[in-house]
Amino acid sequence: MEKKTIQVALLGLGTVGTGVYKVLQNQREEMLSKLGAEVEIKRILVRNLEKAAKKVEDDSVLTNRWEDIIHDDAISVVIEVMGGMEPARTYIMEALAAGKHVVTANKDLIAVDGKELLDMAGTHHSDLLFEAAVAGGIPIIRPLKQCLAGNHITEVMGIINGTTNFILTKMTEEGMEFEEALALATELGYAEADPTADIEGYDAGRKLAIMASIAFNSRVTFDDVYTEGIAKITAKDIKYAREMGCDIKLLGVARNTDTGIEVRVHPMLIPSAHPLASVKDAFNAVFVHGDAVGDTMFYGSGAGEMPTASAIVGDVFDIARNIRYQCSGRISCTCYKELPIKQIGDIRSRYFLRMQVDDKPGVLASVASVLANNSVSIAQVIQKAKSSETAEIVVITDSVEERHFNDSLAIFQGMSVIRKISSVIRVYGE
Ligand SMILES: NC(=O)C1=CN([C@@H]2O[C@H](COP(=O)(O)OP(=O)(O)OC[C@H]3O[C@@H](n4cnc5c(N)ncnc54)[C@H](OP(=O)(O)O)[C@@H]3O)[C@@H](O)[C@H]2O)C=CC1
Ligand SMILES: N[C@@H](CC=O)C(=O)O
Ligand code: NA
Repeated sequence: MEKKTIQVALLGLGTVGTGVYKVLQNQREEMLSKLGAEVEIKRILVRNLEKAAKKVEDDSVLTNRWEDIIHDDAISVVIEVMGGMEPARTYIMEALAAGKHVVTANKDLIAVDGKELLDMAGTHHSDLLFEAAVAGGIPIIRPLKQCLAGNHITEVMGIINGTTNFILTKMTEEGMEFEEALALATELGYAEADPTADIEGYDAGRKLAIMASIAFNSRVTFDDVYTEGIAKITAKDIKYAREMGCDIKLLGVARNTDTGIEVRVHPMLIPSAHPLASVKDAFNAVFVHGDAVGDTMFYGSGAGEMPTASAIVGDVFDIARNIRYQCSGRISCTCYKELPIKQIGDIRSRYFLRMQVDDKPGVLASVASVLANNSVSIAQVIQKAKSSETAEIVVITDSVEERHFNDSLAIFQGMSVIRKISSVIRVYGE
C-alpha cells in the first residue's frame, strides 16, 4: 500500500492533549492498515516548553509559537485541546481559513460560536469535528448527525457532566462531603479548568446546546439553555430522595415540542429503578428519541484523559480518510430551521419542595391553599423531623408550569409561618 503521511498539530498538552498523544502512539502500528495513511504529530503548541518536554518522546515537536503551525502547509489537521474562548477561537478560524481541518473538544466555543466556525469550515470545504466536546468518549455527535439522520428527533436527555455525576455518586454512596468529592474529580482530570462550569451546570448546558442544535436542526446556543447546578443539593435532600425510592442526578433535557424547543439543565429526582439512576461516577448517558428509531441510549465515559482522546482520535481518523479519498467537508452545519426557544417559566415539571414551618395547626392547610390558588396540585405531603417549634415538610407536586410554581414560592417567602424554604428540586415524570 502506498504510504501517505498526514501531519497534524496539537494545541495544548494538558489532560486531553496528553491522552491524544498516547492514543496516537498506541495506534501507530495499525494506522496504515486502518486508514491507508499514517497520522503524525508534527507540532505541539504549549505555553511552557520545559514542563511539556517531560511528556513527549522527542521535544523537537514542541513550540510556543502559533506561527510555526499556521504557516506550515504540510500540517493539514489542527487538534485544539487548549480550551477556553481565546485564543482557541482565533486559531481555529485561522486554521480553517487556511484550508486546514480542525478537531476540537472545546464545548465552550462550539456552544456559542458553532455557526460561525462551521460556516468557515463550509466555505473552505474543510472538516470541523467535535465528537469529544459532548459526553467525552461516548459517540453522540456522529450518531446524531449521521446514523440518526433519518429521524425527526423529539427528545435528547441525559447525564452529560462527569464531574457532577461523580460528586453526587460519592455523596450518595459514600457519604462524602461535596468539597472532598470535587477535589477527587479534579485530581482524576474530569473537572474543567474552572470547576464552576461543572458545578453550576454550564458545562452540561453547553453540551446540551450542541446536541439540541444537531438533533433539532435549529441553532441553540448556550445562552438559550436554562442552567441550575448542584451546589445547593444537601446530604439531607439525597437522604429524603432515597427514602422516596429516588436518586438525585444533574440532568440535561432538550425537547422539540409544538410550541418550541425546551433546553434545560438542573438537578432532578429520578426513580432509582430508572436506567439513568444506575449511571454512576464520571459515566455519562444520553437518551435520544427519534420518530423512526424509537428510544436509543448511549452510555460510557464522559470525561477523562483516555476516553476523551478516544473521541478525538476517531475524528482525526475520519478526517484522514476524507483527505485520502478527497471528500473533505461533506458534513458541515445541519441547522436549516429557526425554531423558537421556550422560556423556563412555560415549561412543566413536578417539584420536590422542602420547607421549615411553624409547628402549629392550620399551617399545612395554608400551604395547600397557596398551592391550590396558583394551580399547583399536590401529589404527596410528608411531615419530616419535628423540633419543639418547627416542623419540616416535604411536598411533591403534580406537573405544573414553572411560573405558577414560582408564584407560590414568592407567596411562601412572605408568610411568617414559613421559616425557610430549604430545597426546591424538580422531579422526573409527567
Ligand atoms: N478533561 C476532560 O475530561 C474533558 C475536557 N474536554 C475539553 O478539552 C479541552 C482541554 O481540556 P483539558 O485537557 O482537561 O484541560 P487542561 O487544562 O488539562 O489542558 C489545557 C492545556 O492547554 C494549554 N494551553 C492553554 N492555553 C494555551 C495557549 N494559549 N497556548 C498553548 N497552550 C495553552 C494549557 O497549558 P498550561 O499547562 O500552561 O496551562 C494546558 O496544558 C477543554 O476544551 C475541555 O473543555 C472535553 C471533554 C472532556
Ligand atoms: N468537565 C467535564 C469534562 C468533559 O466534558 C465533565 O466533568 O463532564
Ligand atoms: Na462524544
